[in-house]
Amino acid sequence: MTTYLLAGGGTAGHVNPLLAVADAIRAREPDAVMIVLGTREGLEARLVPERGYELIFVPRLPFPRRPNRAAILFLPRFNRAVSDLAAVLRARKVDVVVGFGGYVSTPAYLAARRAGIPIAIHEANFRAGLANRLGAWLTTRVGVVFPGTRIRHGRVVGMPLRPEIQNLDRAGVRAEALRFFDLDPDRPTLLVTGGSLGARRLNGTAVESASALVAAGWQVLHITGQKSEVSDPGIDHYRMIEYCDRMDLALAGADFAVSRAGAGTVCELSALGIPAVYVPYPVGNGEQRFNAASVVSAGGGILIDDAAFLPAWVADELVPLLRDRPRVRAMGELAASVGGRDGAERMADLVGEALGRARGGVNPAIPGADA
Ligand SMILES: CC(=O)N[C@H]1[C@@H](OP(=O)(O)OP(=O)(O)OC[C@H]2O[C@@H](n3ccc(=O)[nH]c3=O)[C@H](O)[C@@H]2O)O[C@H](CO)[C@@H](O)[C@@H]1O
Repeated sequence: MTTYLLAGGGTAGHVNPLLAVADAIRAREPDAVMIVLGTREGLEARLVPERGYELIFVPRLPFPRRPNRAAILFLPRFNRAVSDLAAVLRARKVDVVVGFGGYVSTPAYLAARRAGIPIAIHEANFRAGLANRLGAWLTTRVGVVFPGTRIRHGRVVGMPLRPEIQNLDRAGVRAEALRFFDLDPDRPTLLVTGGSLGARRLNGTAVESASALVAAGWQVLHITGQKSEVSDPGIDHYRMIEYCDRMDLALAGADFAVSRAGAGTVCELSALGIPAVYVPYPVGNGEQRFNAASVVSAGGGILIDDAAFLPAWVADELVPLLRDRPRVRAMGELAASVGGRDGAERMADLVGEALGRARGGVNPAIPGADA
């Protein structure tokens, strides 16, 4: 019996690949003990127990950015978190730590190192985050999604997709999925999603463009994100929801998407052959746009800046595109050509390698990917 500790959390984009890998390992080893490490504040606090996995917490300890009281207290607190965690790893006889990046992962990597436990890492974003770049000094098992991601030992395993998305038969369940959302199975459907957090620009422009989209013969499933301030236009063929717990059904119903470029959403849309307009989140160092780069250059998506995603753009560019059904279908095929569905299995193989089991199904290291 093997005990796995999976560390990751924050937004759904960070939790879902972790759940997908946990599901893939559990399918192979029904008696595996699975412990998830997260924070109380992240979405994992709801999503992990719902999936039936044990969740334990570390305090949320972001790296200090300014010299203040919190910065002085950071090191002792962080050290304490690492020691406590190393003790948990020993007490629970954890065999391997699998980290997905973010605040939670750094103490997990260091505690694993202290307790002499092997580590495997998954990096979902094109631009690798700090926690994983640090962690990659402590292991050679580093799975990435995008060829070209620069991180030590990175090799492409793809995005772990939850089983209900990995095995989704879109055509088979499309009608039922649209009825689930109270939508018309006979209309083409535009999915609008700002990722797990929502996106103000997408919400505003989608609502203002509602009539034009419906007049083009489409219907809209608009996921606004929680606490969004946008109000429902209240017209026929336009359905607004805050957060969608059945993303598999939303994706089954979608013929086109307007989306942020979070790594998870980009990979789910591509894997299922859903073409999209990607509007990357405009802050940070613009890393979201890199997540969409491969599907966009394959012709399966269009990239547009947040500031340019306005109702006039929808009227002049998106509506004519949506009216051109053969073009929409062709874009879907091009999206599917870059999207893989076996990321969870390939990452589970990599975790197996970290445990010293036989290698299989994983690409060799990407030449030149070492930072
Ligand atoms: C602002 C921010 O920090 N964004 C990051 C965050 O995005 P975010 O959390 O939005 O993540 P992604 O786009 O990667 O994934 C969203 C996930 O949530 C699911 N979903 C979404 C909406 C919903 O109503 N229901 C639902 O289940 C989607 O199916 C998908 O699995 O993590 C991503 C993965 O590290 C990063 O690439 C993003 O840059």
